[in-house]
Amino acid sequence: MRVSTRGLSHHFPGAPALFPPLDLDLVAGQLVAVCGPSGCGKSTLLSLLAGWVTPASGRVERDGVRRIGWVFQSPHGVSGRTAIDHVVLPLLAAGHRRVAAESRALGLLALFGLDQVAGRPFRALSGGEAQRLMLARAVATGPDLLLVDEPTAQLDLATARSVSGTLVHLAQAGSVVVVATHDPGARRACSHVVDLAEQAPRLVEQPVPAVAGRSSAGVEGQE
Ligand SMILES: Nc1ncnc2c1ncn2[C@@H]1O[C@H](COP(=O)(O)OP(=O)(O)OP(=O)(O)O)[C@@H](O)[C@H]1O
Repeated sequence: MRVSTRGLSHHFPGAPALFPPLDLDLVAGQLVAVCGPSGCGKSTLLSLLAGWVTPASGRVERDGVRRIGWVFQSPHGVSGRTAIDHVVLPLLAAGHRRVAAESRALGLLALFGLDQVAGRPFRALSGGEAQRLMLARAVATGPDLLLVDEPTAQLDLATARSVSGTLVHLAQAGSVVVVATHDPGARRACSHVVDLAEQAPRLVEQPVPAVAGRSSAGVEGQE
């Protein structure tokens, strides 16, 4: 599985190009941080990779990508639905039986430290809980390409480390994971970095430190 860009750039009407043309080759197993100052186009690049925005110039090729997962910067859920419902529903929609879906959903909630709030309605979750729930939901159906906007912005240090660890495991299990982030800790956990503030941004490999994450159970072995 591979996501490639050639000469990819974008501008909104009447505005200059957000970043110089990008030639990127992202392959399964990579956890990629997209960095740069506010407004440089990190979220827009995620939308281009997903195919939600048509590029003003260049192209994106997704080879072997069947499922795309997305986690927005601000969590969006259904106010009256419980946390576990948010994970079970996409599993049911993907064809899982209810018992299997509930069991997998519980495993994922535990993975993200949400087992204690499984039965709580979305409106009663804290910002950090809601953000982690969105990750659990996005991971549930085993996306080949997972795009995550600021996954650690609302989290304390220990939880942010744990979430980064889970993203590492997800990439290692065979997904391409791309994270837009300002957080130096989240950036350090990534295997590669694209810094949009550079004159000629490119994919740079970096040494990956050991990350204290929760068990990868529930992330590996996706169908
Ligand atoms: N639909 C749109 N129409 C016009 N301008 C837009 C649109 N979406 C984003 N922009 C502008 O494009 C620029 C890049 O936005 P983007 O959200 O990609 O930046 P970012 O690097 O993710 O920012 P942040 O770190 O603050 O989240 C910003 O100036 C933003 O106002």
